[in-house]
This record gives sequence, structure tokens and C-alpha cells, in this order.
Amino acid sequence: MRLVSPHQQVGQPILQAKGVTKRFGGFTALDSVDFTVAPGERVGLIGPNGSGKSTCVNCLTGALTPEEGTITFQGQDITKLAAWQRARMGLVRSFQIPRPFNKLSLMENVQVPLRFALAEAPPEGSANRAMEILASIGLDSKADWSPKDLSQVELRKLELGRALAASPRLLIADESMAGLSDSEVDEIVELLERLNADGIAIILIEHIMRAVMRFSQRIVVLVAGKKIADGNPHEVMRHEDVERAYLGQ
Ligand SMILES: Nc1ncnc2c1ncn2[C@@H]1O[C@H](COP(=O)(O)OP(=O)(O)OP(=O)(O)O)[C@@H](O)[C@H]1O
Repeated sequence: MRLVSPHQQVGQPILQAKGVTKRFGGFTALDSVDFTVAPGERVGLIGPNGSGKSTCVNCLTGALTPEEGTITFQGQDITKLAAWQRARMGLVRSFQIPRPFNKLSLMENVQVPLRFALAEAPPEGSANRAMEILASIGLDSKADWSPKDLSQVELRKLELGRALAASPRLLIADESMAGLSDSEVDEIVELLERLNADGIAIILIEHIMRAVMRFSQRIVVLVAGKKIADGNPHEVMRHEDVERAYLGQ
């Protein structure tokens, strides 16, 4: 279990982004965005296609370097850290399109991030931990299966399991539910709720509004690279600018 960082003060956000700006050539994809997440909080990040959600996540996780702004995680400035360093601190993402190793079993797929994402992971303990993770995502009975033989919803769970192997304090779940049926969406929401109940803060990026409204304690809305709303889900969704930009899509 990862200990709380000695840099983080009680009551401080686990993540704090200030004035984050990302440009691609002359185009500003993210425009001076402020973003905070409290420890253990569930935040929905929404916005129309092309509004900057992925760019924001890429800046937070280190896949992209913002031109301006600062990002603090557990009280430490991580703006200049590489993605793997942020992951080792517990800032972890899952990807919209799972890309598991099809030649490896589910168990081995979870062991890969266990061995390499965690600085302190003892390889000899990784089999037990991998089984615990597979049990937490409901796939322990299929530990020796290939990902090729999984359904879509099981693949999404495996992707979340691979992220869990890095012991996140903050998990960014990027469109984990796209293309799933209503009951499968509920399964993923329930899984995310269980992970959150274990103390993991979660940013949910999702177009399925039913899931966002059910899951989120707070919603942040991006439109054309700018944050236009941030607050209580029901109040945010009644916000005139959000209705104009977002609803009816
Ligand atoms: N590498 C890049 N080079 C140039 N423009 C980019 C690049 N990445 C993103 N953009 C542009 O930045 C804007 C924001 O894109 P981004 O992918 O962050 O939006 P999004 O909200 O995640 O969209 P979606 O919901 O469709 O995933 C878009 O106009 C996109 O075309």
C-alpha cells in the first residue's frame, strides 16, 4: 500500500493544476485551465468532442508538456516530471482503447505493470498481488485466459486492472464505457465506485451522461479548451453555458 506523500498537507487537493495552457502550433487546445481534485474525490470531466479533455489528461499525466501553468500532485510540483515518474507517485490513467498483450494471460498482463510501474514492487510478491487485482475486477476465475477471449466489458475491466497494478492514488478513467450496453456501463460504474470506496480519487472522462451524473460528486466542463463550469453536477448541468454548449448533442 502506498503511503500518503509527506509533502501533502491535510485538506490539500491531491491534484492541483493552475493556468495549464497547451498549444499545437498556433492553436490553443487548452486555455489557462485550473483543475483540482481532493483526496478520494470523484470528478467527472466532460465536454463536447474536441473540447480539450484528452489534451488536459495528457498534460496532467505527462504525455504532453504544457506551455504554461503548473501541476501539483500530493503537494509536489510535477509539471516537469516524466509520465512514468508521475505514475510511480500514484497518478495513473487507463486508456479508452485497451491494448493488452494478447500472447500473455490476464495474470501476466496485470503483472507487467506491477513489475515495472512500481519502484518498490517485489517481483516475488507480484503473483499474489496480481490475483488480488483480478479478483477486485471480477476476472480471477479467468486468470489464465488470453485477453483475446474476453468480452468488451471484460477488456475494459482488465484495462482498469492494469491501471490498478500501479497503485493509483488518483485514477483517470478515459472513456472506459464507450460502446458498452446499459448494464455493462452500470458494471463499470460499480467497479469504479468500489475502487473509489478503497480511497482512490477518480477523474471520469465520459460522454455517457447517465454514468457521469451517477458517479460524479463534481463535474468540470471544458468547451473549446476553456473551463466553463466546475461544481455540483446538477447545478453544472443547469448552467446556461453548459446547456448551450453541451446538451442536445
Ligand atoms: N497532437 C495534436 N496536434 C494538433 N492538434 C491537436 C492535437 N491533439 C489534439 N489536437 C486538437 O486539440 C483539440 C482538443 O482535442 P482533444 O483530443 O483534447 O479533445 P477531446 O475533448 O478529448 O475530444 P474527444 O471527446 O473527441 O476525445 C482538438 O481541436 C484537436 O483537433
